[in-house]
Amino acid sequence: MPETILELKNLTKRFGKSTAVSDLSFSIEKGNVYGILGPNGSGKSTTLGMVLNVINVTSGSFEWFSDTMDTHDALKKVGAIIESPNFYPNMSAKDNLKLVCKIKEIDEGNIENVLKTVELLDRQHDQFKTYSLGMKQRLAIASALLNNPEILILDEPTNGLDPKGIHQIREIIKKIAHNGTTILLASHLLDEVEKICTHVVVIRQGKKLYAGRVDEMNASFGYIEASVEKLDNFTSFLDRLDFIDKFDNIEHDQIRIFLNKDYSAGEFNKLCFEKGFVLTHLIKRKESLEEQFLKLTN
Ligand SMILES: Nc1ncnc2c1ncn2[C@@H]1O[C@H](COP(=O)(O)OP(=O)(O)OP(=O)(O)O)[C@@H](O)[C@H]1O
Repeated sequence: MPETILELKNLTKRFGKSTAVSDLSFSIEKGNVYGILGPNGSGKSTTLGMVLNVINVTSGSFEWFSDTMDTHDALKKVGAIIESPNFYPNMSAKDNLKLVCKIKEIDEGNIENVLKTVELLDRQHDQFKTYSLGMKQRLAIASALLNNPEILILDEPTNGLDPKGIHQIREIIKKIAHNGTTILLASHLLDEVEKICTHVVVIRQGKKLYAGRVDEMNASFGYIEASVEKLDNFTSFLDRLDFIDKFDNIEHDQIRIFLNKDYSAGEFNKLCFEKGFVLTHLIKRKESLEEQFLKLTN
């Protein structure tokens, strides 16, 4: 049985008349890396805020660790970064982390370990103000890891970073996940979710459009692009085929046919020819994750 870390049940948040999160349900199982993927303003931060008890829920509920403890205790097992990192500029990274330990009443014994995880051990004595944006973000991750959380929650972890900084953060997140920490991150970047996450919840305007494995999101049967000399009878012929989900006209004589099961271009060509349709163009393609994401969010 997978161990459930967090379950959202019809979670809803309204700000006045506008609904930021609407009837959102999904579960987070131990050991996976989840991405909440959606465009700006789709309700990702609001969702994280609710489960972290910093935003009041309008309706619905959430349950940490299968309701085995109250939210206050549960959140002690959660590491989260939902705002931009805030540390004392004149203090070293290490001293900043020591202070976090004092405030949160956690043992200082983990400091070296977390600095190593985020690759800041050699810069631990430097003042925070000398850090690059990427290093600041890595220190924030280190800080969130101090209490050995069961789950690490990150809101747009690579926002504002340069390509090298983005790569470093992504590698560190993968390393943390590899060591067994469950991860939940919010991102508007499809490639980020594709690169880091095992599972994805796609949301738009606060509503869930898809939840499942990232690799299964990519498992569509693809589509065939075909042209025939005379379109007229061809579309009514397509209408009768059970392996076709739908089709659309992309150019005057070119049709894009979405498949609902595995069907090869060769088989399709043969069938068309037998029915008297000579194809002048035929190609089978698979939709990229990006195309599917755009289709979902459009
Ligand atoms: N305190 C608030 N008062 C009123 N409206 C709010 C408040 N916080 C968020 N919203 C609205 O709720 C919706 C969802 O915002 P949210 O920040 O959760 O989205 P997001 O997906 O995290 O986007 P972004 O990546 O831009 O932060 C938006 O329309 C936003 O304007």
